[in-house]
Amino acid sequence: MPLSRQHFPSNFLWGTATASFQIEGAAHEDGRLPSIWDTFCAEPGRISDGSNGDVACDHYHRWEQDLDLIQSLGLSAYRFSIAWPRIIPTGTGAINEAGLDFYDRLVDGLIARGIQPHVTLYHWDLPQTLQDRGGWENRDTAYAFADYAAVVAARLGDRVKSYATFNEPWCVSILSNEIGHHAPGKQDRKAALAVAHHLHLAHGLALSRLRALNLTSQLGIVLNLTPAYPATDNEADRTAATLADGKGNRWFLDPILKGQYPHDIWEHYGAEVLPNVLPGDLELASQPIDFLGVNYYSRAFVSAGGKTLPEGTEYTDMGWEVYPEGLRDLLVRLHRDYQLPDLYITENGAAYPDVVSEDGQVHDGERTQYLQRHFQSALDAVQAGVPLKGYFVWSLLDNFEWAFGYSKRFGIVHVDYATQKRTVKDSALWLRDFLRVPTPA
Ligand SMILES: OC[C@@H]1[C@@H](O)[C@H](O)[C@@H](O)c2nc(CNc3ccccc3)cn21
Repeated sequence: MPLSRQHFPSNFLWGTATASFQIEGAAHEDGRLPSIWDTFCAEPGRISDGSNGDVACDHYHRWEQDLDLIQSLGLSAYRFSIAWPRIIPTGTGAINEAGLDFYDRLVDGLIARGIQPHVTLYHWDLPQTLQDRGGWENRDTAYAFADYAAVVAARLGDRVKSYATFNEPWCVSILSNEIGHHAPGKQDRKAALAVAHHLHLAHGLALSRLRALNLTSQLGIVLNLTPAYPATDNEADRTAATLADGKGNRWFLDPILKGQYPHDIWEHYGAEVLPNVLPGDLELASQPIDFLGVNYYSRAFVSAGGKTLPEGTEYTDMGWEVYPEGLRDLLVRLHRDYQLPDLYITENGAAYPDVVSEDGQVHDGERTQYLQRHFQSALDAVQAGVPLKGYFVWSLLDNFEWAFGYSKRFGIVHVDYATQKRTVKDSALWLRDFLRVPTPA
């Protein structure tokens, strides 16, 4: 019997996901002020196609049509992020009611369609005014975030099924401040580790504020986790893989789930670049969470000697290896090494160079295969006893893919940016059929 949702627990949650800056557009509407990504897009050379988020998928004006699409596919959950620059446009102080109103309507629209709202409070669009004051390098920003989080949750309440504080602290800290590919585009390891610590602190501060609201919503965080595989069994490769796992995964998992930074990586970094951890910070950061969101896309194949993957390896349009087994391995490892709350795969998906064919359809067979294989891997993890409770496909729509602009398409729905026409791709039609439970005769 081909893989179907009936192989999964009957209450397994199936959803799709987006993020505010990537889909909303309306960058200068209803009181929104610039984020660090608006600034980053305006810096020549930062975005491969020179684009920005001014219009994106125009979701700010087309959200009802987009929610209808989610409903038409039979998905029961939608993960989306709130734009801080719409809610408190200068980062601290005055609340922009029009911004809150938009998400209020969105949440009610989801509920009216029988779709669970799942909110990410921060998916990278920091108000520029806070960056002007040091951004996440400044410990004060953690407190500003907690205030912002409380404003959102006070308005949306427990209509929202879950609140995640952050999407991918690794991206916000390392990718954005050490590697420099994302906003604000710094290349400074000390800065990046200070950012990471302030995100961990902010997560804890916000959790305390949200808990105080006595919501029934689940509270958690979303981490991008990449299992590291040594290219060979030699010591150099195994050591390199352990280092990659420590820097990419454990530096973020351990403060949240164990209340400490991993000792091996703390020593590896050295005193020059280590963050200033104040008493109580890690106790705040490691407060119990109701769920951990895991964003999985691929594995890291780690070679100290420059060994590469073999001929015939499959890659997505991002150049990421297609490696579904890595999802099961990752989840089983998490279950072995950590005291876990409920797990959700909060992002999994693939970019392919999709085109609308002459028949008006998008025949994205590779994406369907990618999803099928990762669903199977998720099922393997469930059957291995991992407390995996749901899966969100990244992404509902083709959208602004950060430094790649609109050149990479992750959607299960195609967007023609010239006309804003949505076209449901074959992968979405497959997903709809996968989700359909046959009605008893
Ligand atoms: O790149 C696809 C998505 C992106 O559109 C989402 O906004 C973001 O949450 C997201 N995270 C990853 C995995 N982490 C990552 C690794 C390297 C570069 C960028 C993201 C992939 N994606």
